[in-house]
Amino acid sequence: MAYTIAVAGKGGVGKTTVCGMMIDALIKGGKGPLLVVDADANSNLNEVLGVEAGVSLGQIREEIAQAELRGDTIPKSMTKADYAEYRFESALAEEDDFDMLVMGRTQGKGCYCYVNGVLKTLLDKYIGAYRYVVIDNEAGMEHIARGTLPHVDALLLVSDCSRRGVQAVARIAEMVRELDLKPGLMKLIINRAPGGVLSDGVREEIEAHHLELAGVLPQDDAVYEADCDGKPSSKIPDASPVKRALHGIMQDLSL
Ligand SMILES: Nc1ncnc2c1ncn2[C@@H]1O[C@H](COP(=O)(O)OP(=O)(O)OP(=O)(O)O)[C@@H](O)[C@H]1O
Repeated sequence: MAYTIAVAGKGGVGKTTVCGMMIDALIKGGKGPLLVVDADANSNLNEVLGVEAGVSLGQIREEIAQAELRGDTIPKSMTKADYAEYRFESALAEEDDFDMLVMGRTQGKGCYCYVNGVLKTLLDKYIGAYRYVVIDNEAGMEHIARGTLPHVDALLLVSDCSRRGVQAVARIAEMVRELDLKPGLMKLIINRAPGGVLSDGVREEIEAHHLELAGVLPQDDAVYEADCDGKPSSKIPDASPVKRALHGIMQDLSL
């Protein structure tokens, strides 16, 4: 069974960047085969990893729904279910170092239920082929909360270095506890800390919410520069402070 790492946090805290750098480290550590799931509708994990965006499950769902309305497109030789399965399987993009699934957004009035169901079927079918699965989640963690994933071994909550950021991530932690999701481990990563140092206030907030701190990542100009140059931030040099700090955290977590 693959070891599943889910990364979550509110928008803008650097969760996708952290996810991308973690994937880069797993690849370099020879930890493949690796499945990457972009489950955040607002995310740009493909850009952080430096690959083209593939077609998303949400897009395929929409195409099939539209084709049904028009009464065409589904080949006569196939049932709708077979066609849907074939199309969804084609959404699994095979990159050089990992495979990637993009959930995408749901359009119109659609909810995620159907796409979640498809993802669950695909994961159940293929998860055994991977050593690691890394999932970039949206803040509400709908895909986890709805039981799309068979299980989560490590849930890494990412927060910026502020009291309010920690309060926001504590609400996600509370939801995880209420839903009884039982990840093997749930830990907090503080990102973009000036100089990699936590203020006393933030430390107090972490303790007050009984969050377990995995480590602190510094604000790093290399990430900013990669962003400005349109380069994948997961590929900044391994010697950069944020990557060194992340590698330390991963080592502590035995990843
Ligand atoms: N350690 C860091 N040092 C400097 N800049 C960072 C760092 N981490 C992230 N950033 C920058 O912060 C911004 C937000 O990062 P990112 O897109 O990864 O956040 P996110 O939490 O995934 O947001 P969203 O949920 O909206 O996709 C980006 O411009 C990114 O380059």
